[in-house]
Amino acid sequence: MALGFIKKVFTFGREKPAEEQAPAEVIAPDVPAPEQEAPVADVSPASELAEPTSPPSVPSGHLPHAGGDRLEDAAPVEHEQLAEKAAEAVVSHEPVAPEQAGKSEIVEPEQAKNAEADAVAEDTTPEPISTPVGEMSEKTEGGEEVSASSELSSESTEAQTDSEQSPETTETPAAAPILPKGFATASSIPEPAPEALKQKLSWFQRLRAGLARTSSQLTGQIAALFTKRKLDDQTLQDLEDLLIQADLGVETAMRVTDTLASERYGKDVTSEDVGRIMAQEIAKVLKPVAKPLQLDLSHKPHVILVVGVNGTGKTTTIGKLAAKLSGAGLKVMVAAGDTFRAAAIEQLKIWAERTKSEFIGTKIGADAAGLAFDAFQQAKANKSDVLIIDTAGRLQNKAELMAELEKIVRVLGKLDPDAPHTVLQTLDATTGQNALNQVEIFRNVAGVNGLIMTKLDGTARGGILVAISAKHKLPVYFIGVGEGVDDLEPFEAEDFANAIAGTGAGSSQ
Ligand SMILES: Nc1nc2c(ncn2[C@@H]2O[C@H](COP(=O)(O)OP(=O)(O)OP(=O)(O)O)[C@@H](O)[C@H]2O)c(=O)[nH]1
Repeated sequence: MALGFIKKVFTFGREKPAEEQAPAEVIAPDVPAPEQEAPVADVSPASELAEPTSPPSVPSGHLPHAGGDRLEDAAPVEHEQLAEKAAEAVVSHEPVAPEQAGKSEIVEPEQAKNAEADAVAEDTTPEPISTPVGEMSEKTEGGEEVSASSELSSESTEAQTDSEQSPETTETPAAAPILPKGFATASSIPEPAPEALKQKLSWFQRLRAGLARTSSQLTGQIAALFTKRKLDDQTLQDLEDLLIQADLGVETAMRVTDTLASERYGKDVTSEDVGRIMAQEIAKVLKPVAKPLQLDLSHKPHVILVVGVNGTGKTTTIGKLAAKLSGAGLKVMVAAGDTFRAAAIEQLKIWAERTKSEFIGTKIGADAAGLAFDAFQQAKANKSDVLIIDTAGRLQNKAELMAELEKIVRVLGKLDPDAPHTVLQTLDATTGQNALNQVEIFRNVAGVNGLIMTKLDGTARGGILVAISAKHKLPVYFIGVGEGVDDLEPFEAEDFANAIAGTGAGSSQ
C-alpha cells in the first residue's frame, strides 16, 4: 500500500507560479500577529470559544457550489488531465516563507508513496504551522478567484478584527468543552443551546416543507383509499403498496399495515388513524438510530472521514460540523481530501475560514490518501481535537474510485488502528431508492458507521431514510435543512416520522 507523506506547507494570498508551490498547504485560522507562533486554537479567547450559542463571526448564508467537474465526468483515465490542472489549481496559493519552508520536510507525492512504511514507522512530528496575519488579510481582501471568497472576505476580516480586539488568551480551556447538540463523548451529555426550543419549530417547519412531497402525496392517497371503505385485505394491500412507493421499505410498510389491521380490521378507518399509526411505526424504526455523534476526544484527533456520492453535501456538511465543533471550543482541522476538484478545495478552505478551523489541502490530482496521512500527522502535532476529512464524491459503481477510498481508510488505520473513528456518509434526500444502494456499497468499502441526510429542506424524498434505517441500523446523526452554516440539526426520530406521516407539530410542542 502506498502512502503520500507531504510535508511542505503553504500559506496563501499572493499569486505564485505553480512550480514554486508545495503540494500541501495548512492554513491556521485566526492567526496571531506575525511574531507570534502559537497554534491556532490558542489564539481564540476561551470565553469566545466556550459560547456555543453564538459562534463568533460565523456568517450564515450560502456557499455557491461550483459544480463544474463532477466526478462522474472525471473518469480515472482523466487523472492525467487533472494533474495537468495542478498548476492552475494552486496558482493562487502563496508558498510559505522561506524560513518556514525550511522547517518543513518536503516530500513530493510520488516520493511519499514510496516512503510510506518509513513514514509510519518514524512517526514524524511535523512543525506547528502559523500564518502571519498580513498574509491572511491579503487573501481575504484580494479573494477574486471564487465569488464566495469575496462575499466572505469582509466577514472574515471582521472576524479577525473582533478577535484582535478581544483580550488575549492563549490557554486551552481547562474544563471539557460543552459539546453542541447532536454530539456526545463517553463522559458528557450535550447541553441544549438556550434558544434551541425557539429554533426548533422553524427547522421542523423546514423539514416538514421538505418532506411535503412525500407526506402530501401519501396522505392524499391514503384519504382516497379509505373513503367509505372498511379495512379489509384489499385496502391493506393497497396501503402497503402506497407505503412502498413512498420509499419506506417493505418492512416498515408491513409494520404499519399489521398494526392497522390489529386495531381496525373490518372497521371504518380515517386517514388520521393511518397517519397516527404510520408516524408511530416509523418512529419505532428511527428511534434506535437517532443518536448523537460520539466523539472520543482522547484520540486527538478524533478523525471523521466524510464520504458519499457527488453533490450529496459532504463539503457543506463538513463546514456545518466544523462550525458546531469549533463554536463549542474544540480545535478542528479540516482536510481537503477531494483532490479532484479545485472548486471543492477552495470551497472547503472558505468553510475553514468561516468556522475558524485549521485547513490542510494539497494540489489537484494529488494522492488523497497521502493528504489524509499528512492531515492526521498535522492534526496530531497541533493537538487538534477533531480532524474532518473531505473526500471526492464518487459514484458507488466506480471501482477504481472506491479503491481509492479504501486506501484512505487503510492509511488512517496505520496511523491509529481505530481511525477513522467516524465514517460519515452524506445522503441526498432528493435521491430516493438509489440511496439504499449507496449505503450498502460505501459501508462495505469505507466502513460507514454513521449517516447524515442532507437537503431535507428541498423537495425531499425522505422515506428512504426509514428503509435504510430498517435495513442497516446505522446511526443517523444529523439532517441538513439548508445551505447555511446553522442548517444542520440533530436527527430526531419522532419529528422525522411526523413530518413524513403529516402528523404532529414537532417535538417542541
Ligand atoms: N438545500 C440544501 N442544499 C444543500 C444542503 N447541503 C448541501 N447543499 C447544497 O448541495 C450542493 C452540493 O453540496 P456539496 O457540499 O458541494 O456536496 P459534495 O458532496 O461535497 O459535492 P462533491 O464535491 O461534488 O462530491 C451545494 O450547492 C450545497 O450548497 C442542504 O442541507 N440543503
